[in-house]
Amino acid sequence: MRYIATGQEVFRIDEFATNVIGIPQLVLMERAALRIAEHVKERFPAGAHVLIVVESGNNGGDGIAAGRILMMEGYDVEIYWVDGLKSASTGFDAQYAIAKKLNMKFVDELVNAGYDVIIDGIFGVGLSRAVMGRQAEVIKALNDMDGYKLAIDVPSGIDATTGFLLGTAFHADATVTFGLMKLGLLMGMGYEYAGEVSVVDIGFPKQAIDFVEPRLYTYDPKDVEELLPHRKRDSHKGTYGKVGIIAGSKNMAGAALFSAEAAYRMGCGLVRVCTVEENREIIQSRLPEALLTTYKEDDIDTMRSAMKTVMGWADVLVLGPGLGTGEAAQYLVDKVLRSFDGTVVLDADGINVLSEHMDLFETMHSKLILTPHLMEMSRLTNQSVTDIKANKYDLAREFAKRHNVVVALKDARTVVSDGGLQAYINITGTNGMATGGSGDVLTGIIAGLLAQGMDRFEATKLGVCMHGMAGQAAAEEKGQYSMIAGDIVRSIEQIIAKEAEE
Ligand SMILES: NC(=O)C1=CN([C@@H]2O[C@H](COP(=O)(O)OP(=O)(O)OC[C@H]3O[C@@H](n4cnc5c(N)ncnc54)[C@H](O)[C@@H]3O)[C@@H](O)[C@H]2O)[C@@H](O)CC1
Ligand SMILES: [K+]
Repeated sequence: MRYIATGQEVFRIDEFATNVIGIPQLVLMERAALRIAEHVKERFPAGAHVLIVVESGNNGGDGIAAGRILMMEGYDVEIYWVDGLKSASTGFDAQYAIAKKLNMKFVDELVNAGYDVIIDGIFGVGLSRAVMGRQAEVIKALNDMDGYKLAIDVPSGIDATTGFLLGTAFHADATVTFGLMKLGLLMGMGYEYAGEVSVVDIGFPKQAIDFVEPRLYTYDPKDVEELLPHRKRDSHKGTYGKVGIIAGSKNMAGAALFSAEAAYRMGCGLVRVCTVEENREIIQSRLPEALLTTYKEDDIDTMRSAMKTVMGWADVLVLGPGLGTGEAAQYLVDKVLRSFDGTVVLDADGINVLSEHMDLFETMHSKLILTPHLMEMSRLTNQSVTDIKANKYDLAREFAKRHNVVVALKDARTVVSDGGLQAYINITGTNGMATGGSGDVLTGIIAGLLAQGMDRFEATKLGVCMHGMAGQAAAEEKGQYSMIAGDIVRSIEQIIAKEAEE
């Protein structure tokens, strides 16, 4: 698990480290500068022509200090100070004074002098408003120059919390960011402008990070091994739980298939698909491993008896994919949520039905996991997609808390909340996953984990993470354009580490 910090959180961590613990600011700055210099040294030999562009804040102080280190190691360093701020930070002043005494080369004009490396030390996490005037002109000129572009901490012009472009921003090939990953480097334009991001340690003590307790965290692929439910030698199919999948309507068998196969691939013991009679043949021929219960949409008795069977049998249910929103779907959602007291992963049409019957939250017995995408969240909350996008963390948390559910709000960066202060933000996945059926696969993955005994919140977070990893594996094989949901299902086996098997 690792934290993803907002700009404000980083600021508070800095403050705690320097003011409360007493680590001198210049010590942190020197370590930051060393890491920047290392990044350059790993890629360019001594003698390379390096331009460092700075403003008078601490980000600029890091820049000058990095320039000093590189100069001492034989690099041809020039510094351009934009000098557009009313006052300079003490860190910057100190670095500037040292640079002057060492006769470092400051250039008066920004010219395209064939630099090998261009380092951006204009603004870091201190950026608080749109970049304009002189600084904006400089950033634009730098973006037009050739050379390897490296941003210190955050590309200038990117909001470290939201990833929004504030006016204009430095378009980096790489960003070396200090202490913790910043949320704004993962989202929106920040993700595009940051290039390849490396998070480097500069000595923020653990106490400072624990004190601030950042709100968001994520899993890395290496966490997956540890988090996966371990399999015992002495086991049988009942050990790994039973997943019921209530999904698919006429001509919509795929949703049930993707979800069912994903649950099996995640390692659950048995899957029963509960769907319309018309889907019988395709399910049996495509996934003979699944048990099957069918009903007729125009015959309530068959639906009632199918629900009785699946609810009496399953440990965990998936409800909604490809279900439609007509009377039959409304009956099924109402029936299941009122009677089934296990965990239900509610997705797609299931969510759409629920958003028309919000009173169900008062009477339901199921423990719910909701996996809405932005449009579905908009229906659930009556808020615009734009507002939801800008406020994902707060909205997911509020909703989860109010209704006592777990929410996975799906987006390029899915957020998972159980209503508690800390939420999970997902960083796996690829845009190739924006393909029909991809969400159905996620429901099956989560249900498969639940069936093996994981708790609601844990299963949802790990499921979202692994879904993204499977998507990446599928994209590697088939390409972003051509990959389809079936490829994601087929990639699950690749990402379940052998180590998870005892
Ligand atoms: N505080 C610490 O403990 C450390 C900070 N470090 C560096 O310090 C950076 C943060 O430094 P600062 O807080 O000095 O801020 P920055 O250097 O990011 O920005 C400088 C100043 O610009 C002003 N400003 C903000 N937006 C502006 C705009 N649009 N137009 C014009 N002026 C604007 C603000 O007054 C801000 O303080 C980090 O990103 C990192 O690079 C590192 O030295 C490591 C240690
Ligand atoms: K910067």
